[in-house]
Amino acid sequence: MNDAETIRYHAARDGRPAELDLLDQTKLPGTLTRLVCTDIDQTHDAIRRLVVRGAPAIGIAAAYGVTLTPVDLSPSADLTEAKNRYRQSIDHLATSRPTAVNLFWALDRMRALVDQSVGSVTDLRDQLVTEAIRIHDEDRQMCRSIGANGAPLLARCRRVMTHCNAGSLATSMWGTALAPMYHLHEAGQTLEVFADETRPLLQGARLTAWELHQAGIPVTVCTDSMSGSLMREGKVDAVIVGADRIAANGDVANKIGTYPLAVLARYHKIPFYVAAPTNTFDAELDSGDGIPIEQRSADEVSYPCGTNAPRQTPEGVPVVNPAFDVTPAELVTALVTEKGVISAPNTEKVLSHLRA
Ligand SMILES: CSC[C@@H](O)[C@@H](O)C(=O)COP(=O)(O)O
Repeated sequence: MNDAETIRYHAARDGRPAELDLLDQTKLPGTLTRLVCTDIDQTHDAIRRLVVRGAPAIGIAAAYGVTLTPVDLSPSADLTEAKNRYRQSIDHLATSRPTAVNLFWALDRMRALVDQSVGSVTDLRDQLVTEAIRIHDEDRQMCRSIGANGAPLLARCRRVMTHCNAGSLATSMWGTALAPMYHLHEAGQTLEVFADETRPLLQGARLTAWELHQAGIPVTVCTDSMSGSLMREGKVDAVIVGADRIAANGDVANKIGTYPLAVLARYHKIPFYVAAPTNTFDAELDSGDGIPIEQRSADEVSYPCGTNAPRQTPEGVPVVNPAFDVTPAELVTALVTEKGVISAPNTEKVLSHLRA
């Protein structure tokens, strides 16, 4: 068994409850440890605290989380009561994080099953488990396809830059932004990667650097503020990032710091790519202006080494900590999905890509 697998699920068996078994990403890179959730509150907390994080992984974890709802499975069990319990769990998990639309997409799939179910409570529970496994399996396929579709865009690059972590830790395997790098690596072409450290929670320095290093892909960490000079020195051939939500016009919400990177890439005439599955698109939003941006605790900025270490901002000085920003579509060279590539995205192209 691979200890670094982001998400595992152990079905209920022999009187033991089902388990959602997560690689604890808050402990990486120092410690490889897992956190096992057996109820909804633990799952909600794991998503909120970023034990599991990254848009696709949040959706997969939440789908499995729904199956942890305690319901009466006896032959006389009341289906209506079970449905209400499942709906309460879905509603609660939907409050864990606001920006990644994959969370709501996955929960909507689970809710549809609850709404349609007419059999026994055991049938419904089994259908929910099957659906969560299907969401997980589909993600593996999406990662592979994004890798194949994005690889030609990076094939002539020697050095690429990425931000946050949009790799295997954020998905079921390979990731989105990192998938083309894994694809090329498997085909014998290895790119050098600059991983932006990604303040304040360091997903680039801690997670992207860790997983690429494990995979044998050369990776160098730079602080977020170094990106511009590296570009100016000609050391970056392309930038590729993931996304948490993409509006119908192609505006992209991703980890805070993505927007300035896109501005820098445009100034230096470097292509800026965004890789994401189609379930990261929110066709109901005309533009990125409507994307809810998660505001996280000021402590994440004031105590970069945790609240046991000294405070790094003066007491009494306010701190802002938006977890995401929005990059306007006009700065995006191309969007890469499991279906293909949308160059110079706009509403017409995005909607026809989603319909195809
Ligand atoms: C394939 S993951 C894409 C995005 O979810 C990723 O780039 C990102 O911003 C993750 O933010 P996080 O706060 O770590 O969940």
